[in-house]
Amino acid sequence: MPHVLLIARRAVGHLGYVSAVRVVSVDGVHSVQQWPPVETQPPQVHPKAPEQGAELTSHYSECFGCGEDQPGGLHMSSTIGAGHVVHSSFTVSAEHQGAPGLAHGGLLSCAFDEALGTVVGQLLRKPAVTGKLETDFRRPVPVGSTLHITAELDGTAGRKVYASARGHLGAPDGPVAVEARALFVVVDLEHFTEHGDQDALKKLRDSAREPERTDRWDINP
Ligand SMILES: CCCCCCCCCCCCCC(=O)SCCNC(=O)CCNC(=O)[C@H](O)C(C)(C)COP(=O)(O)OP(=O)(O)OC[C@H]1O[C@@H](n2cnc3c(N)ncnc32)[C@H](O)[C@@H]1OP(=O)(O)O
Repeated sequence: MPHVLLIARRAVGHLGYVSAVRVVSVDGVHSVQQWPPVETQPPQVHPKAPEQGAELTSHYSECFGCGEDQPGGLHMSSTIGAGHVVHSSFTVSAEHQGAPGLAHGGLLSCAFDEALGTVVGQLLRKPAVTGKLETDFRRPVPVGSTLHITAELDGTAGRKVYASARGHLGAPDGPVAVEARALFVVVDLEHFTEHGDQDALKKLRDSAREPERTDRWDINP
């Protein structure tokens, strides 16, 4: 029996926003999951967030998801959409294979981590890291195909930010191949200075000083 997926969204009075119910039927067995899993507030888009239609530059040139200095990376490109949405796309290359000619599942999860992290980081302009990422693989994704991912902010609860995304195969309105949901947790900048590599952070700081790149990591709320 085919998979059936239904996502319903309803307003919750003054609390406002999301209580999405996801009903999944696989071979006649139904399970109902609430998404986000806790009560949330509507996301507050930062006043300095890029405007609808803005094409985003890489936040870090060595990022596996979007960096131009990662030869085997995803080279994902992203554009701000309407509301709380970012549209991203990448083309699956031979470096991304798992089974012959098909994208590796972990690689696809990585692409969704990137797309979801982008909608969180760019619209909220707060440093946040992935706490949990859940992926549903609905169709194989062949090498050479382009995955069009629409990622959306679903709500916030204190430091917790919930976001979800759908990946369409071949075209923005193509069949859904992959879906994902994630929890991001807002962190202090010390998260990166304490745990990251100092030389890499210096490189990022230096590139942020280049006039054409000053938008890259201005993430102070
Ligand atoms: C201009 C800006 C542009 C920026 C663009 C950016 C693009 C980026 C694109 C790249 C994107 C790539 C992005 C990447 O790849 S980020 C890299 C992958 N992620 C990490 O490395 C994160 C590693 N984990 C940690 O550092 C810590 O565990 C964090 C920081 C996540 C939480 O540790 P912390 O000690 O700080 O906080 P807490 O433990 O009190 O938790 C806080 C709350 O969260 C809830 N919780 C936590 N975990 C889970 C869980 N698994 N399921 C359910 N809930 C969970 C927890 O219950 C609590 O809830 P509550 O008790 O308050 O209710």
